[in-house]
Amino acid sequence: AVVAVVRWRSPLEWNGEGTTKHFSEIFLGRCFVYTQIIRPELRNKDCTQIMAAFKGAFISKNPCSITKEDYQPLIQLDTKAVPCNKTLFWSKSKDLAHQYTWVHGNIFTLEDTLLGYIADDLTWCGDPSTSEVNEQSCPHWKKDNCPNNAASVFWKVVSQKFAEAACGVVQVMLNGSLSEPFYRNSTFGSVELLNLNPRKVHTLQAWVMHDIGGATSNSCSGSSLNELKLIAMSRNITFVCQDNY
Ligand SMILES: Nc1nc2c(c(=O)[nH]1)N1CN2[C@@H]2O[C@H](COP(=O)(O)OP(=O)(O)OC[C@H]3O[C@@H]1[C@H](O)[C@@H]3O)[C@@H](O)[C@H]2O
Repeated sequence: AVVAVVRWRSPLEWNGEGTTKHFSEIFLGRCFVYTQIIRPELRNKDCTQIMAAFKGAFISKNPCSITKEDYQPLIQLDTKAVPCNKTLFWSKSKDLAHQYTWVHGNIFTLEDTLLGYIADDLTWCGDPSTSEVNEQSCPHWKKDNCPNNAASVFWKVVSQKFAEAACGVVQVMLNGSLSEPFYRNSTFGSVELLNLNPRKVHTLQAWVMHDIGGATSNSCSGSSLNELKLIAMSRNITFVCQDNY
């Protein structure tokens, strides 16, 4: 008889990094920096309540079956929308996008909103057996076949909301040093682009940036950007592309 060796997985042994150490202190610290210093008009926001709603989405729950609904109480608390014509999406160009908004000031990525600012670069997950975050490990979306983990669902939810709130001319920074600067199943391609409201957004402007010293090519005339153009046009959104804006 074949003996099936079933390795009992302790809930604390996933293939991904564990929750960021000092998660609660970082969360609260960033929340206060954002609401008291960066956006003082939000000084009345209750950071303790925001963190409780954030944790309520995943604490003591199966870390691979988090849903968009789990994050709704949190989303209700983040009401500030970005002004029209001031939204910047990005894909595989995070650092340059944030350098640009940091220098330029009057244009905003998701990181420049409250929830994006607080959660950026953090890892978090829980476990049904405890009311604490799991610092040992968190499910890896691929290695643990766990697409519905707390962080991936969070970014999908806030990315969708960010896109739905966008209006006027919106920008996306893409990486021209990749063979496919635009790809459909990126978060930009699968969530944000499809959740732009054509009644509010009339133009999508793509800035295709190439590595300095790397091979410059006019990616705007390539098939990848043409695919983006066709999707935008099919959604009644005018498409403009600029290489190395
Ligand atoms: N810290 C942030 N992470 C993410 C943001 C974001 O704004 N901040 N995301 C997604 N995201 C997570 O980044 C990787 C893919 O990036 P990457 O492959 O580089 O690009 P994506 O298009 O998938 O995502 C970037 C796009 O979605 C929002 C942001 O407003 C940008 O317009 C994937 O795990 C996403 O869940």
